[in-house]
Amino acid sequence: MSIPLSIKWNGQQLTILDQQKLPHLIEYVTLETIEDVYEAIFSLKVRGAPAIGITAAYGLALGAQRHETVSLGAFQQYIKKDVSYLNASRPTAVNLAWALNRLQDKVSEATNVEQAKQLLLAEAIKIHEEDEASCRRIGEHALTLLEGRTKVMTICNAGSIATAKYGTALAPFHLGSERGRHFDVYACETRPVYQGARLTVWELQQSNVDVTLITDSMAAHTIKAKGIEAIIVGADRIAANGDTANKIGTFNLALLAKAFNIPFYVAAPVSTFDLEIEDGTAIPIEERNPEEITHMNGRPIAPLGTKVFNPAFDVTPSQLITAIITEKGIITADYQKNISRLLAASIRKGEKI
Ligand SMILES: CSC[C@H]1O[C@H](OP(=O)(O)O)[C@H](O)[C@@H]1O
Repeated sequence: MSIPLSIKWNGQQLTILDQQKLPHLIEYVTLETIEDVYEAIFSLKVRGAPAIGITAAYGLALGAQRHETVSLGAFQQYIKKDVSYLNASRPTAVNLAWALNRLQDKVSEATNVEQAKQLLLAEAIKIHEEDEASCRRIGEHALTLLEGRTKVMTICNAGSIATAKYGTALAPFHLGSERGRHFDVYACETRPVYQGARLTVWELQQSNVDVTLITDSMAAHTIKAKGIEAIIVGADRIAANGDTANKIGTFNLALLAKAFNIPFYVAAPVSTFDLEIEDGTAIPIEERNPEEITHMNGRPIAPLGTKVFNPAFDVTPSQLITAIITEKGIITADYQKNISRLLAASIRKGEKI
């Protein structure tokens, strides 16, 4: 049994697991430049909100190494430009902007360029390490909520390879397997990029977790026929009122959970909260290449020139969410009040959020 990792920093080099090649090829690629990092995020070689943030942080630190100026002011301008560049790689996961802003803030603590470069890398490593600890805590909290429930459905891949380790929605299954706790996980294939079929099935099999693959359209029938007891998903951005953006198809599952009266859990680190926005209507929804839908393995499956709508995410209203599981605890409605209360308590303790 081994919990797969998608991001490795060996002190000099950043390597990522090329998630576009999974499950048939396990290939790590080295990202040497900020451009390499941008392309890896844009093309989903690395994907998953926390993993995108961690990789972008290393990308900013790598890019900074190449800025040859002794002027701190000029360096800060270079970093500002690099932050905008990396932020443009994908719009929905707030973890990307959160990580880049955290590094940019560190630069203002430096008194010279060399120190600034060291601070950037040190902060990227900290974000990487913190995320692994956060995901483990999310898994612990999720295990308490799933007590007595075995059959659980999920969508996309909110797993170890979407984070530093363990994952968010999949964290309880990895931890459960380590402890001999049996789960029967039903993974939606997650068209059009198939993160469920290609990534979640593969990842859970590495941990000897019992996983069954279904098509997205089978969700309602499976909940009924198999007696699904809970649904747990990841998140890309959570608004101040708890409205949650996640992979397209998540909203469908939340509606089904309501209809079948089973709990619908969102699992995410607090770096996924975006208190700048009141509700889900302000969350930018990435629209991707139409050929993700019209083609399969490069061959057209729809008439050429077919009109396509390809949103990569949807927004689940907080009213449909039973609880949001974070590393700092479990949040239930009233989300507006309880999210700000939880974050305020963390800030009082001097924790980075
Ligand atoms: C813990 S991963 C969060 C989130 O990111 C995934 O999207 P993508 O595969 O497009 O990066 C999916 O929405 C996961 O739930």
